[in-house]
Amino acid sequence: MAKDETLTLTLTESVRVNGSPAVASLGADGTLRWRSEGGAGERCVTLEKEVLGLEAEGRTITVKAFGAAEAKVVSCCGGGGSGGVGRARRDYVLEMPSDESAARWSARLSDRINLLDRPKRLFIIVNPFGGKRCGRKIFQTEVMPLLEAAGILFTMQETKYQLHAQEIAHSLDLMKYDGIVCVSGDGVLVEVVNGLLQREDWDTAIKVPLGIIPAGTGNGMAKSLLHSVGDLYSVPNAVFAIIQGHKRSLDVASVVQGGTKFFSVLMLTWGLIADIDIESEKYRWMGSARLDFYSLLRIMNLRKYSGLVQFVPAPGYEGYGEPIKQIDYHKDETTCSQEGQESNVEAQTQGYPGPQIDFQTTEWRALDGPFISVWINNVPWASENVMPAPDAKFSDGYLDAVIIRDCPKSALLDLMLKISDGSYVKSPYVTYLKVKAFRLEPGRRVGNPDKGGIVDSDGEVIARGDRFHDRSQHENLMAYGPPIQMTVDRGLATIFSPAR
Ligand SMILES: Nc1ncnc2c1ncn2[C@@H]1O[C@H](COP(=O)(O)OP(=O)(O)OP(=O)(O)O)[C@@H](O)[C@H]1O
Repeated sequence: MAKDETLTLTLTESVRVNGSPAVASLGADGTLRWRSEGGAGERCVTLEKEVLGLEAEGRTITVKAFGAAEAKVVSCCGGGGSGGVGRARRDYVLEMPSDESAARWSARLSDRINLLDRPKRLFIIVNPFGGKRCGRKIFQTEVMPLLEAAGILFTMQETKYQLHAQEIAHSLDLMKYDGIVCVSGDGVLVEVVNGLLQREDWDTAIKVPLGIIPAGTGNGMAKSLLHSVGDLYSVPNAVFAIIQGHKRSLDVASVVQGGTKFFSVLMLTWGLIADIDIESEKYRWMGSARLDFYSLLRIMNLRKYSGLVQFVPAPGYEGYGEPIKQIDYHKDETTCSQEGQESNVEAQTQGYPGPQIDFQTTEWRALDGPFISVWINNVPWASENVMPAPDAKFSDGYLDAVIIRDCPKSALLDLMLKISDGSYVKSPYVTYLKVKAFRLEPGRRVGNPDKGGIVDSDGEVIARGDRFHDRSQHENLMAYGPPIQMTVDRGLATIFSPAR
């Protein structure tokens, strides 16, 4: 009988499970059930949703499970894993009555797991300095044991300096791995995307599945992935999602100014949020209170910035802003070079050129300042408790723009309190739209033209408008003032994602 046919047959056997006599069956749906002879209820685990791996030795088969704290009673079988509840590691040791039945069961269980297309070899990048500097510990105590139980081979490398992850992704022999996993914040993941897209073989390299295990300050991608399926946000759940091997496509945004380009998978922000994110760094000693404290300070002393935003609206959002004439690209590029603002990144001669969109024939629209905040998002969550873009989708080919132009301070305070569940976007002071492309011309602070703002992409400052920083552009990737353009390539990257 062909292997595929045998998989549809149910195996039934009198065995011992964790020392107790039981009748066990392995069904065509990949569910292992057993009923103890002692009369305790029937229990089950589904291989796809709750099992990491197997270990067979002689007549003993150990099923390494990671599901609800105890194997479910059969009435909830098929309900699909533990949803929003926590999972726990648990071994079920099956003692088979004969060598022959042990071999048959072991082969059948392995065949079923092999059908699941799970990764077998992973390259893991750990940032030991991200967030609370727990990356190494998280890897050793929470990631490694689960990977080992799943029988996944891995190579681990710690990052030693900024942009190290980008270098690694740029030169890694991708044929050796089924995925690259970052144990870090979002910054390292973004570096990996950039490293892959700068390769000569970028078009195949960017298809390598990426994984993220939250170990930084900003863990927006991990939160977005887990929350999208109603899974609890936790390191073990993020690891299990990678082990299970489900993947989804992920939009990649190209952020371009003149000849300078980099790639973003999370967000770009300018104005209030960027100021809070970056300037509050000096209050790090306050711990997590620093963001609340500095948000309050910034709202009390509210800044507005002049500037211009232009966008290509997604279908259904054509009513936002005012129509504008065609954009003069030559003028923008000249602006950059005339001001002598060389980037610290060479204009790319190889690698991904960015999405091929004919902007000359595209209808752009514009919104004028002054602006309190401009926030462009690729995924719903910016960190584990900040949800700027509740409607953002991983691969819809659009960015979700959230713009606040005028807003009383009391209403702004209320908005900030509602940012953790995304409900702030319902406020009449918030303009929320989906765009295919976006251009930002960040201007000076209203009432204080000596000062500019900060443009922050995926947690890194890319342009800064302080007088001091204007003179030392080498510090930042891009210049403050000339247009910064974002365009999206739909589903360009692939990311391990928990099963729905
Ligand atoms: N060994 C290292 N020393 C200094 N910087 C590093 C090192 N490894 C990685 N980095 C840099 O740390 C930055 C942030 O990393 P990561 O994404 O892990 O955390 P984050 O949550 O985004 O930020 P952070 O926790 O630093 O606020 C990245 O820009 C990365 O280049």
